[in-house]
Amino acid sequence: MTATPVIQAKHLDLTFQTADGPVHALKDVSLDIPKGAFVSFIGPSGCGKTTFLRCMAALEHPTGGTLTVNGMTPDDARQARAYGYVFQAAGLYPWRTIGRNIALPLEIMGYSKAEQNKRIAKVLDLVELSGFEKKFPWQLSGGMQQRASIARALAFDADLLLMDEPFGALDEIVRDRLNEELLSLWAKTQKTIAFVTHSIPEAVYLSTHIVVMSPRPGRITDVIESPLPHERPLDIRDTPEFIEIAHRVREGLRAGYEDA
Ligand SMILES: Nc1ncnc2c1ncn2[C@@H]1O[C@H](COP(=O)(O)OP(=O)(O)OP(=O)(O)O)[C@@H](O)[C@H]1O
Repeated sequence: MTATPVIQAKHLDLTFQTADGPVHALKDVSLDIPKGAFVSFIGPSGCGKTTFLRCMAALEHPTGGTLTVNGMTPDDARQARAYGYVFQAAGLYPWRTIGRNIALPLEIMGYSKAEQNKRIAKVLDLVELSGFEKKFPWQLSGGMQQRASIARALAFDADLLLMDEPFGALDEIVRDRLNEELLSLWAKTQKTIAFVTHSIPEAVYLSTHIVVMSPRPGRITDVIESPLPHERPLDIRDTPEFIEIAHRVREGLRAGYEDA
């Protein structure tokens, strides 16, 4: 028996109605994301990557097809706090300390102070920010702020993490370090991760599955299952296996343009 996929999209379609006419963002998108996978979405700007992630989070509603998250509708999954969401910008409240930023969703859900503190300590440890609880966001570097926003997304301990280009604004050295840390966090927590990126090396380095999308209307042109081992030092990027997968991603991106 195969387990229910964490995300299951079948013939998903989404057209936005705008003042300038309809915008066809997603077209016939079908995809299963198995439990424990690290899935990256890569494609040109405006191809619907964020829209697809927002559909999983019930922040957008498809106009066709079906989508389930942990076997539930996205709305039910949202109610059940079935996922954590990390945005492009860290989005921390500047007047709250790092600890109080992480506590905010827990406060809203009525968690006791003791439970809040326990969870804050646990997630700060997971993102290697122990000791920074009482600092304000502006006292942290951009990379540390993004780690704090990952900690906030982990606070509910949901099995699914949705990450929309979380490291896009960071310089390459910081990004490399956060990529390594994210892989180790993924290995430690065994979460399922859906991750949007523009970077081919980032997608290949992090993922078990790479989903290549075409220009608008966003369609899936290739799903690459990575043969790389789970244990990945950064210099794996210089190996022929890595370069071959990166090449296939690039080909998939090019094919998407040619078919458009
Ligand atoms: N709320 C909305 N109303 C109207 N159009 C929208 C809305 N949200 C997204 N779009 C349009 O849908 C298309 C897909 O947008 P989306 O942000 O999902 O792309 P993306 O692949 O994530 O892009 P990027 O890589 O630049 O972040 C774009 O053409 C965008 O302008």
